[in-house]
This record gives sequence, C-alpha cells and structure tokens, in this order.
Amino acid sequence: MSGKLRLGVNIDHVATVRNARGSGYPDPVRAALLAAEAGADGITAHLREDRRHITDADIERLSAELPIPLNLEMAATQEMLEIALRHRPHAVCIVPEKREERTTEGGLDAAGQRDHLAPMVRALGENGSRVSLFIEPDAAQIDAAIQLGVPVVELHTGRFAELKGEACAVELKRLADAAALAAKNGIEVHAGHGLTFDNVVPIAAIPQLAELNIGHFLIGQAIFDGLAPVVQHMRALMDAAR
Ligand SMILES: CC(=O)[C@@H](O)[C@H](O)COP(=O)(O)O
Ligand SMILES: NCC(=O)COP(=O)(O)O
Repeated sequence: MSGKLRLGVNIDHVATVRNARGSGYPDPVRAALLAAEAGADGITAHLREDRRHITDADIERLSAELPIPLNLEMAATQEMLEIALRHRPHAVCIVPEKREERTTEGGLDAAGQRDHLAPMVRALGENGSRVSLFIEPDAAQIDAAIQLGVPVVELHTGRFAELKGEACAVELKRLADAAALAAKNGIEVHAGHGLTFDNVVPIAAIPQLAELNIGHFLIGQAIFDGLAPVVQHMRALMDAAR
C-alpha cells in the first residue's frame, strides 16, 4: 500500500489545557472541527479511566458533531466497552493504560491477553466499530492480532521517537518489518505516539502504513503556529514522504 496516508489528529491535550482550570475552553470539540477543516482525515480521542483529559461529555459531543471519523482510544475494561458500544464510534483502538503513567508507555500485550480481548473485539466489531489494537512492532503481537481477527493494528512509535542514532534506525526497521508482516496477513496498519515534524517522514515512508495518529506534538506546536497551519504542515510532510 502506498496510497494516501491518513492523518488522525489526537485532541487529548486540548482537554489537558482545558482541565487545568476546569473552564470550558479551549474546547476539544472546536479543535477537532478546526483540524477537520484543515485536512485531518480523522480525530482520535483517548477516554482514560481517570478522565485526566478527554471526558465522557467530550465523547458525546464528538460523536454528535464530527464530520470526519472518530477513533476512540480505550483500555480493555468493561466500563469502556459499554461506553464504546453505546456511542458506536467509527473506530475503537484498544490501548494499555496505567493510572500512574504520564502517557502511554508501550503497546498492548495482546498475546498475553487474548482470552480477555476476544469477546471485546467481537462485541465492538459486531456493533459496527472498526477495532484496532495499539501494539508493539512485534511478531508475537501481530500474530495475536491475526488470531483475534482485528482488521487494524496501530504500531507504537514511542520508542522510535525517543531513541537516537543507530538504536533509532534499528527501531525504524522493526516498525517497517512489523508493518510488512501485518499487511501481508491482511491487517490494515496504523502507527502513532511521539511523532513530530522532525521524525514523521521516515515513518510516513513505510509503504504499508494507512494512517498516522498524532496529537501531543501538534497541540503543543499549535500554541505557537495555530492548529490549522500545524495540521496542514504535518499533512504536507506525510504526503511528501510517499
Ligand atoms: C495510545 C497513544 O499513544 C496515545 O494516543 C494516547 O492518547 C496517549 O495517552 P495520553 O494522550 O494520555 O498521553
Ligand atoms: N495513538 C497515538 C495518538 O493518538 C497520538 O499520540 P501522541 O502524538 O499524542 O503521542
């Protein structure tokens, strides 16, 4: 696959700024609508168990107002399953979660949780949401995704984003190999976490990738440059990489 690479804009950290004062602004839904106007192909929002940023009300409004697909990120819990079944978002991405973490620290251990994940994946898929698993670029995790029958995996690029030099190059190859393995087995491949203007191009150049989900950097950069120009610039970098 080397067609258009979709950009999913994660608006979690607009909500982080809003929640800092408990005010109604900045409004994550307004940010999502502006990102859509600027060329985002989808919006990603992570409803965390502790609601540190995105809230249930945000998901309600995004579900009602978004003109582009919503990708709801959630932990593999009964509470989140019921919320996802109620809203029936275009997509649901199951991610690992620890309350004590500052941000997602790695991929979901799908291989170690297959029995727990299987009924959730089935229920979400039968309800009409496209299910993805946020996993490490690892053959065992991809095999688990194949066994679980998910149509999409999202590869965790956080390690790639943190590493430098030769170690970063090794992680990039790990991501490319994992994308090729998943795609060969009929799974659509996405990637995300820690992507910026400076590191997105080699990820975007991986031909099997269909979508990148990018948030924290875009929202931070928008403070200086505005959200629409930042989305348009990321979009241009991704297009130029293909
Ligand atoms: C799964 C992932 O990498 C992000 O989409 C996730 O939203 C990170 O969690 P925070 O947004 O809370 O940092
Ligand atoms: N799944 C990755 C995502 O949605 C955004 O991650 P980040 O860009 O906020 O690190």
